[in-house]
Amino acid sequence: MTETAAPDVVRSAYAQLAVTDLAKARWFWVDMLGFHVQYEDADSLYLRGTDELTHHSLVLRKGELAALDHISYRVRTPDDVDKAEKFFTELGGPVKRLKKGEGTVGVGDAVRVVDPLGFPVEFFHEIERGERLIQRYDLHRGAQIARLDHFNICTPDIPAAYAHYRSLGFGCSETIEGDEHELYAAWMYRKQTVHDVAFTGGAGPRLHHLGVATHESHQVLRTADIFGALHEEKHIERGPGRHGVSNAFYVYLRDPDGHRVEIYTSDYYTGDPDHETYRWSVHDDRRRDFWGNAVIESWYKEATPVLDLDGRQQPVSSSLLDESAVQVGADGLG
Ligand SMILES: O=S(=O)(O)c1ccc(O)c(O)c1
Ligand SMILES: [Ca+2]
Ligand SMILES: [Fe+2]
Repeated sequence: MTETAAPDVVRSAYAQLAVTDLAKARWFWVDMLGFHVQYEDADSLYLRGTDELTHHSLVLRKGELAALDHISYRVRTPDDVDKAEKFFTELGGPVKRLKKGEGTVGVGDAVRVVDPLGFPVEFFHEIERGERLIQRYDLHRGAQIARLDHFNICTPDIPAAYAHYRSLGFGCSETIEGDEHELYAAWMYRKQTVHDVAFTGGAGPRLHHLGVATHESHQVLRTADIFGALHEEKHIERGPGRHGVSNAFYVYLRDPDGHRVEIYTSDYYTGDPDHETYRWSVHDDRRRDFWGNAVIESWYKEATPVLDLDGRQQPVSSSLLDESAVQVGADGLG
């Protein structure tokens, strides 16, 4: 625990992914999913959903290795960037302050760290605005993505991940627990919905998926139909379906580099100060798919490597608990 007060995190704000083929990535994320291009140059694309008023929620940049460059949280005030710098300096990991213009296009003063879980994370306040697209229905295309909703990260030690994000003031909306209350997964939030970040047990640090929100479940179904219609169904990994945890309607897709994205809609409000955590048993077949449909093994096992602040791939350590090994019908494994 640090003595310094935690920065006041508002929400999960954007992810920067390295992609090996920018044109193929553009086809997937812009043409198929309908992300709006806020800015692009020869090496990168800055994208946002139709509800997002800030410059971007996803940056795709050309890279040798398909990897997570960093995830990024918006903090409430410029002072919170200073607080984040002090908070993570006290934790002892790498910390890099970036002046406006030194980091991501559109973002002002920021701090990037490698957190105790091994993830590259940025905290910023200042970001440029974009045109209000909420009612530019003429520009709503493909999956009609509204906004980034959450990061899901693979980490071997879920209790450690839970403790770290609690120290950053995140609430916990739901968990998956064993018979002795061992923690298999947790969903944690700062904005008043189910999660800004969630943890999947597994070798880590790795990025499991980005969760992006649409307004309606028919847009989730339409996304699957569009990929099917174009004979691109190989990009559909899991679902459509109804989650137990979060109650959201979902489909998981893999982009041309294998980065996983979840199209997600209709979770619930968590904003009251005494909001209670809803706890699922790892033996409940409905927890991951409310209708008991099996979770394909790749969903548990495959994830995106992450980079350190110098762009080198972070080594991973294996998981302490393996949910997919639990004899649970819904997983259809074992
Ligand atoms: O599969 S789960 O119901 O546990 C689930 C719930 C919410 C999510 O965002 C998710 O990716 C997975
Ligand atoms: Ca498939
Ligand atoms: Fe998710």
